[in-house]
Amino acid sequence: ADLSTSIAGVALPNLFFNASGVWCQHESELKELLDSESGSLITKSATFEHREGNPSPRYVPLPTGSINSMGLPNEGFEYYLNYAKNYDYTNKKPLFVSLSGLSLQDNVKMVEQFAAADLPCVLEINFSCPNVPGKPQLGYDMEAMENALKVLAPIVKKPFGIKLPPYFDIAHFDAVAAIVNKIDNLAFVTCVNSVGNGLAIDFETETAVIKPKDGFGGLGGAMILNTALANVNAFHRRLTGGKQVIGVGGVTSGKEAFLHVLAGASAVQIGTQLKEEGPSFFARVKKELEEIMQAKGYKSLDDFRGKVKTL
Ligand SMILES: O=C(O)c1[nH]c(=O)[nH]c(=O)c1Cl
Repeated sequence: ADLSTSIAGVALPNLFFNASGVWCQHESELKELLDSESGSLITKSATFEHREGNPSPRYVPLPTGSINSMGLPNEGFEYYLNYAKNYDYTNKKPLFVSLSGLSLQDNVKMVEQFAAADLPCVLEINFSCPNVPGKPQLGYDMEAMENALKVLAPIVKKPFGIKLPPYFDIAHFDAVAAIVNKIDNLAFVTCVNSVGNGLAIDFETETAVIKPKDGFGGLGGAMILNTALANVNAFHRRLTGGKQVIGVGGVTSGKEAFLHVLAGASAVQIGTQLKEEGPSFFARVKKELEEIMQAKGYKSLDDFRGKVKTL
């Protein structure tokens, strides 16, 4: 079975890569992704300055997924720009870079420097970090999101994508898709970021399990699969002009990856399961998806992408 795909016109040998934020803050982690069976890799969302992030414990695995309030810890924009400048673009895995400015001005500064470097990597601008105290996420402010896109898209020039939070209302799917469809070089949306501001409490200790924000943090993993599938399919149904959806949320095996493609995903990112199982997960999930496609008689992802049936 052929697991290859392309995003924003860039070829990926297979549809899998990490979700920004997981296994990608330092170049040592990125090297492990490069050496894994992933089809690509994306860097931790960068802010203009280096950030320590929130106090630990700030990520905790749960029986049905995970909760995190990392607080955007990252090495700072320059580190990732240099990584992208030194990346070996002749190797088969394309590089994605994630930016998450704390202000529109910061996003403009970072995108300007990226555009000036004119590198073959693909930008994914994060509109959905739920964990910076005092910073409501852009993805839930439609006017601010449209304004940001109108400012940033012309600076990026090349095809790029945005990381969106999960939406839970049909009117929001309609509103966000209408905004996205207006931006010509907005080539893909990545759905979904963590389900914001959940709360995990330990029964024995009667205590929240993460330290930041009174224990409030983004939910990931198996528990968000059905929300992720809905967002992937909602945008797959609504986007025009060949715009694509990257699916992320709840992929713990080939089966959920298959469902994400069936819902409309052109590529699939892995967060919680990568964090828990490590980069060897990519070899497992590839094999499992190949076996599923074999069993169902599908030869390529195009054979079933977006073909979820309804009753
Ligand atoms: O707290 C984080 O660093 C974080 N955590 C998430 O679950 N999603 C994000 O986009 C970010 Cl930026």
